[in-house]
Amino acid sequence: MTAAPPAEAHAVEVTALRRAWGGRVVIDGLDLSIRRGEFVALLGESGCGKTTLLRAIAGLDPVANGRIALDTGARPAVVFQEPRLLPWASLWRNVALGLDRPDARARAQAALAEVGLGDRLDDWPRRLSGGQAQRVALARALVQQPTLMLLDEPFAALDALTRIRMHALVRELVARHRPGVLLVTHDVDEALALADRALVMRNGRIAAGHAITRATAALPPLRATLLAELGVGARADSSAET
Ligand SMILES: Nc1ncnc2c1ncn2[C@@H]1O[C@H](COP(=O)(O)OP(=O)(O)OP(=O)(O)O)[C@@H](O)[C@H]1O
Repeated sequence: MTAAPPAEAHAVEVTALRRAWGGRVVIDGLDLSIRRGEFVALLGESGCGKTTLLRAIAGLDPVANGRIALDTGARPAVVFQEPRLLPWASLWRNVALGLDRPDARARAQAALAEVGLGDRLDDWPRRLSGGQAQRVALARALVQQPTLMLLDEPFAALDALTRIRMHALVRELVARHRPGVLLVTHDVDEALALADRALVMRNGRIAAGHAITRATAALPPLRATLLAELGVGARADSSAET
């Protein structure tokens, strides 16, 4: 697909973003930037505003305050927890949705091949396993050749083995196409397995950020730090006493 862009290009820059629901401020002056080719995981306790942020960047909700600058102006590709496939459309048509061009089928086939479903073009969503359906959702995102991919807990509903396979696939796809990635996840280990940087969201902002190296010795202390920042370390300690 597209050639790798210069490493310094920003996939998205979010500046002073603010978002309230019914008078309750959920995002409060948040700044965030993601470079192309950079994989960023966003952690934070339930209800802290991760999905609200992702939907704002995706352009799914209007933004009244702050600025969201996408490098090409193109809409990011989004993958949700559920695959959201159209049941009445074949797999290739699901993937090609929104591609208004004569080679749509060929492009959908190439994207399906990349997720290991190149021989299932004319098959139907109802005949897929959960993992396969999520692969189609990934193909639907890839076919847009996005410079930014937004992943909202895309592996949370999968069994552990399928999740590990999907991790390997996503790492491979991101390494090949080098979009910027924002992954919302509850799973610290998933963040450590996939991302270059882990961010913790709290009180409507990015409260902490950590670069992730794959050096084996660095991962356990970073895992402990992230759990403590998420307030889980303290709870785990106190429950261990009971
Ligand atoms: N459409 C909506 N209308 C009103 N309030 C909303 C709406 N969407 C989200 N909220 C509120 O905004 C806050 C943040 O929600 P959000 O879904 O962004 O959190 P989250 O960090 O993604 O949570 P989780 O990890 O549980 O998915 C919550 O208090 C939620 O109730």
